Amino acid sequence: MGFKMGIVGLPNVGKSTLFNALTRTAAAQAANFPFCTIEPNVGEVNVPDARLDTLAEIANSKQIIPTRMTFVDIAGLVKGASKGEGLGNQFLANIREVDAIAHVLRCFEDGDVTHVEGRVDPVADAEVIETELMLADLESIEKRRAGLVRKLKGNDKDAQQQDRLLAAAQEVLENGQPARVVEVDAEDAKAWKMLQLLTTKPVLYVCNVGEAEAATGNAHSNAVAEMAAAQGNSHVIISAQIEEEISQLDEDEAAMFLEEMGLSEAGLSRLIKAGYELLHLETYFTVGPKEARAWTIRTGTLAPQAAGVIHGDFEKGFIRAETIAYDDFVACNGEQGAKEAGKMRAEGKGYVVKDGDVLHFLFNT
Ligand SMILES: Nc1ncnc2c1ncn2[C@@H]1O[C@H](COP(=O)(O)OP(=O)(O)OP(=O)(O)O)[C@@H](O)[C@H]1O
Ligand SMILES: [Mg+2]
Repeated sequence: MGFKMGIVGLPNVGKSTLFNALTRTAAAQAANFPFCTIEPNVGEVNVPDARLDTLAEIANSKQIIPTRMTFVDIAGLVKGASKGEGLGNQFLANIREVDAIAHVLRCFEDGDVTHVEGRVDPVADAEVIETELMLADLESIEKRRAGLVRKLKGNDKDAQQQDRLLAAAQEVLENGQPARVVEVDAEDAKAWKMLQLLTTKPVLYVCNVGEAEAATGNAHSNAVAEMAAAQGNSHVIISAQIEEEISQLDEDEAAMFLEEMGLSEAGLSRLIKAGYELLHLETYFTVGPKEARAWTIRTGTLAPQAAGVIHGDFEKGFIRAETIAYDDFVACNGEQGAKEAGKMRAEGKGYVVKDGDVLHFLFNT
């Protein structure tokens, strides 16, 4: 499946520092000058989920395999990017390919780190980026609508649908609003998504605060929180620099460090979980003596399609899913206990898988 979050923001706000911390690699160079990231860097991260460890312990599983999510470190965007300024359009194309945007905002004061606009104002920064994305959308809409003219004359149904959706997006964008405010019917949902408009991607604001403010936030992150709430978007508070330091420690050291900083959980875990929620993703589990494993599905996925995440044959030959809710699995101390307590259900093709379900698929090949 591979759900992708793009890390987006102005130059030098801490995107690569965050990406490095996330992927624990030095693949993305972090350095104190604008535009040090030229190619987008792609990294896979484990999605932290304490339930998986609990299941593995109960079932005595030899191996624990978390589910994963992809992050892409995208080069800094500047004012005028939609017109080719800075590193320009190429990076807008990178954003087109992601499922959601983690928008990093500089909320730390540090005279040694250059800010491209010469001041720390995350709300204004967010507007600069959003404006560029809106301009880029407008431009691509105009091009696409011009390209549809001939097909429209030929009464092509798909072209009519596309043009109608593009026109709706154009209208809100021309009024200075992102395309995500357009309300789309269920029957248009697929075509709408295929348009890949930048301002329809869900946004998570990442407030990158100074080391001392990681637990509390600061005035800048408060301002972002207010803006995000007004937009119906979410935000997380993180110090990318601390996260990078933590990512180099072993597990025990990291736990001690977090406690000293007054943090209950690494910021990265919070970020990954928030991204997972933003994408409307859920987790189901397969559990046995060999391995306990987490799998990602979209909210509302039916059992056969959930099986298809493991293997196409599971979906094609799907018969039923033996299902135990996570809480029942734990309360009954495993599969055998759940069976005896009558907590294992046989679910068919129409079953909507629930977050935390422990599943065992039966299928024909
Ligand atoms: N929370 C923080 N507090 C202080 N300094 C930070 C923090 N986060 C990042 N920095 C510093 O800011 C500088 C820029 O970071 P980084 O290279 O990650 O930015 P970037 O957004 O990837 O830039 P570019 O768009 O040029 O690729 C680095 O020197 C980094 O150490
Ligand atoms: Mg960078």
